[in-house]
Amino acid sequence: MMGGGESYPALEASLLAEEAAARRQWEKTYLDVLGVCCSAEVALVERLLAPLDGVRAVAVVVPSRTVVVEHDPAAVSQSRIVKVLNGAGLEASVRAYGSSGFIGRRPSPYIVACGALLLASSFRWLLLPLQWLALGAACAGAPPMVLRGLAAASRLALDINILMLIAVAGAVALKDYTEAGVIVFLFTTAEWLETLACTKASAGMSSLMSMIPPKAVLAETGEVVNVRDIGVGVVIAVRAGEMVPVDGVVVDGQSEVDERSLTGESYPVPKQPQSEVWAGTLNLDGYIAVRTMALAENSTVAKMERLVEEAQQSKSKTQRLIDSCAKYYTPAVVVLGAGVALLPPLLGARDAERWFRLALVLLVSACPCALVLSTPVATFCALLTAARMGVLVKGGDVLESLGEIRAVAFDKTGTITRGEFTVDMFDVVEQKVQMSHLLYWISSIESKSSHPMAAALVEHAQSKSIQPKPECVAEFRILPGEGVYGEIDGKRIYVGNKRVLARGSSCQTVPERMNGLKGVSIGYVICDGDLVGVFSLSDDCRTGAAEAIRELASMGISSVLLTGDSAEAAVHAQERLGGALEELHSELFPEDKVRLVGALKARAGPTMMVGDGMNDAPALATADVGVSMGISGSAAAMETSHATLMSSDILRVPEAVRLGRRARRTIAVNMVSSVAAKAAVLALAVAWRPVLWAAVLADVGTCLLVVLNSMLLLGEGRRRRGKEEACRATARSLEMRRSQLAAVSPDAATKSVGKTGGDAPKGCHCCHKPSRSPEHSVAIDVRVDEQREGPTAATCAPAKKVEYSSSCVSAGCCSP
Ligand SMILES: Nc1ncnc2c1ncn2[C@@H]1O[C@H](COP(=O)(O)OP(=O)(O)OP(=O)(O)O)[C@@H](O)[C@H]1O
Ligand SMILES: [Mg+2]
Ligand SMILES: [Zn+2]
Repeated sequence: MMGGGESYPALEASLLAEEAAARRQWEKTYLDVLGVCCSAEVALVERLLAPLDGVRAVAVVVPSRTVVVEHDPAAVSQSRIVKVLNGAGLEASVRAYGSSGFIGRRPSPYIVACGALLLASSFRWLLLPLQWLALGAACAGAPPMVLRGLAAASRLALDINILMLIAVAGAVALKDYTEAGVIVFLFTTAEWLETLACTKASAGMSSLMSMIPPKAVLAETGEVVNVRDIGVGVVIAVRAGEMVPVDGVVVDGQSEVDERSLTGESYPVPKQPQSEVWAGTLNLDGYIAVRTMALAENSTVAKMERLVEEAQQSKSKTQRLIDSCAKYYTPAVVVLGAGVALLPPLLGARDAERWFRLALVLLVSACPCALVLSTPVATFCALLTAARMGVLVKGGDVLESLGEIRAVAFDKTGTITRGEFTVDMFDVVEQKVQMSHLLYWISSIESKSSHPMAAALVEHAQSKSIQPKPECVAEFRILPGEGVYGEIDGKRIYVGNKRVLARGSSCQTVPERMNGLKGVSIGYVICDGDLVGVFSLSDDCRTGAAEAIRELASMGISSVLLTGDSAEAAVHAQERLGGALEELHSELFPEDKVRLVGALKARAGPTMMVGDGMNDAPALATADVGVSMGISGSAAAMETSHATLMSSDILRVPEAVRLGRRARRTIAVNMVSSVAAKAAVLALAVAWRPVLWAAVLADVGTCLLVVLNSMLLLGEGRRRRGKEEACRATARSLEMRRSQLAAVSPDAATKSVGKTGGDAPKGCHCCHKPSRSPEHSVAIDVRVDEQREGPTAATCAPAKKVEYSSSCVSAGCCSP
């Protein structure tokens, strides 16, 4: 096309087209399309919409019967798209912003008419002409089937509608009008029921998609603007009870924010100036001004939406297998059906009608609808459940791999531990430099690093009234697995573990008192080849880490630790976990982690790697399933990983594996039962007699069963929440006590029952017993959960109630 001989007018035209494309404003429209019943219609929808001028992309989500069209509203309007789809009988309607999907919950008039006529025809034993009403029933219910069938036939495709119409025509040809009516009625009713069942799944999906409010308020002027028009660095106002519209940093005000929509965990996270807030989270109780950090379309929740959407479209291994078979399968069945109907009579078989019926049964049974649905619906429901519990899984493939995991490798810092270091000791060696100089150098250099240790060191300096000056650092380098290097005030400074000691200094003797230290990470400061400072940092294990590892073990999954930190720190973590880990590997470089994950894969089988992305992104990519921690974790990790824990609750790891296993089982059950039902009907037809309506019932019935069975996956995770519920009643009385105390003396309230995000008192709040596990005392905090029904209620003042953390319940001191 772009050969040298291209004439100027053609070039001009293509340039014009390009220019027009650049001027376009792309917009996404979500449509509920009830006529999408199985993958067969996907190609039809694409063929109908893709040629329209102004349509850039079409995506069909079969399980929720959603079609997402990216189009230029100026060139092709929403109503035009709807009209095109409805022209093919697809029953499309535009989904209103934030609405939960299907409006058509009542059966269509076609179904009602079909059913009524069929019922009336059953009185034909009273009056013979009534039998014609059955034919009427078939005609009354058929129009949507005919429209869709015609649309499919026009592109030479064979779909379920055509198969059913052939069966109906066959029954009419055999003068069996009741059978014809019953087939139409069964088919249309089952489709309607399926739609109803899908409503729930679809509601879940749109609740995920409509979390961002469409408007935002500018802090300076109070002007209400469209979220899409807000740039980066604009300050917006978010009042109590409102959703945060764009990702940003708090610049003014204080509040507590519920991040459940992102993390799956509903407890308020305190926010003050400098805190990050995310679009789609709910501002509970204070006014905050937020400086935006991203465009609305690049906010975390928008990315999450896109991922879930893509995940539904990306096909899993099983699904691809089925699809590739379906291509050869349908034509083969048609040929076989024709053969069964025609060959025996031609060869002189007596019972031609029986063979004809048998051929019809074969055709109907051949519809792979249930088999084709068995994977995507289950995958969809499982992905949705995962997203709701705060685990973002990138696709069906990952979900299937999750169910196969045999080993898990955990990163230490920021994964098993909180990644919130405290400085236990910070000293100048032999008075070589002044403490204030040392603090100034280190904090300035470390303020350029994003390692969790760096933050602790900067904070330590600030607590000694020394402010870091990153602009004074001349050269800065990160030494992976070792530490950092920087030049400041003409001094060449290394900060890091004992590897930098070997690198930067001639003397390698470690101060005596550093040897006896247990369970801490030791750091060294080298200035111009001389050891001038030492420090030690400690970090606590995350709540639930031990429990998560034990749970994995109970599922037959072994856990290992991979850390860049020292062996002592690794052993200390193992002690805190009660020896739950099977192997410890310490002092690793990033490439060592990759190698060890590879070895684990070879030895134990499918392997998961859980990390925070500081130095472990390559290992995450190597693992069969790489799981990154937290929305605030490194962006690289979120990109390379296969799944992301939106909260840092490590207990979600075994939960996700369990969900993966359940999804695999559900898919297997779906496939086996859909094939078995068909086999049974065929066996019945061959052995006894071909019953056409039984074949239709088996077909639509298994479709329905597959959908319902898959939807059981939506309930996963609810059990855990049930446990938390048990603690709520007690907790509520606690909240009352807190407010009573607060009325008397605010100090006493904080001290006696603890404050969210503050220091937790030792012992359990519920039962006031001393805690049973060391973890438990750390875990206890009061969680506030506001009741709301969807995003609309967010504008009302939230009603507060209190619940306990799951670890509190699982520690067993407050079970009902
Ligand atoms: N910015 C830094 N300041 C001081 N020391 C550092 C810094 N970065 C790394 N180090 C030192 O290098 C070691 C290895 O770092 P690395 O990032 O590979 O592992 P890690 O994140 O500490 O542990 P894990 O691999 O479990 O996450 C750290 O334990 C620390 O001693
Ligand atoms: Mg790390
Ligand atoms: Zn308790």
